Amino acid sequence: MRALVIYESMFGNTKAIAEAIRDGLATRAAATVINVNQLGMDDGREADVMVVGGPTHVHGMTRATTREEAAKWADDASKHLTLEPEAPGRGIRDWSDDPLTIVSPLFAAFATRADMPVLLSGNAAAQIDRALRHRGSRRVADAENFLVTKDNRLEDDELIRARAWGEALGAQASELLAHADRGADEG
Ligand SMILES: Cc1cc2nc3c(=O)[nH]c(=O)nc-3n(C[C@H](O)[C@H](O)[C@H](O)COP(=O)(O)O)c2cc1C
Repeated sequence: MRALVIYESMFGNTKAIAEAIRDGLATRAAATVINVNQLGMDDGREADVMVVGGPTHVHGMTRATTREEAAKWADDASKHLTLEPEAPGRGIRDWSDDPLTIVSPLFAAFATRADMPVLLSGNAAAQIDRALRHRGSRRVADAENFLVTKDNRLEDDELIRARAWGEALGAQASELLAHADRGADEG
């Protein structure tokens, strides 16, 4: 099984989560992680499962305007934030809207968001989930959120949770693929 984790990240938190998910998946699959801005046209072609995530901005997936706002936050020395070198460019919304985007047969979605009730924070993970289902991919597991503090740092133990989530995803995806293979053999 081949798994590809695709992420966007302004300040590095979603990147760290994506890498921890990759580590968990790697216990079950050949797993790689890549920023959405580094993804080549053919990179997704071989993947059995894509795990796709980004930060929550203004209650949903990022847009060019919110990414510009994030860059301004990083320019403000008092916030102690560093803009990811790979941040400039497109986001997951642009990637999933692109008709040329290749999606794998299976997927799972995740996001990072502020540690507050979801009614207040919004839910980019649910939007990513919906976008991939609309592209015809099958969901392996419910969309998951990983939390940051009001200062945009990951809450304690979120990396551990992300790794465990990746491992569980790997197990679930393997089972679905084995089931599909058995079905094909029997048919
Ligand atoms: C312009 C902007 C808007 C944001 N809006 C929200 C929001 O509506 N809800 C929320 O939970 N977090 C919001 N956040 C916080 C981000 O979710 C947080 O910065 C992100 O998860 C950090 O991930 P990153 O380091 O990968 O960019 C916003 C951040 C920025 C920069």
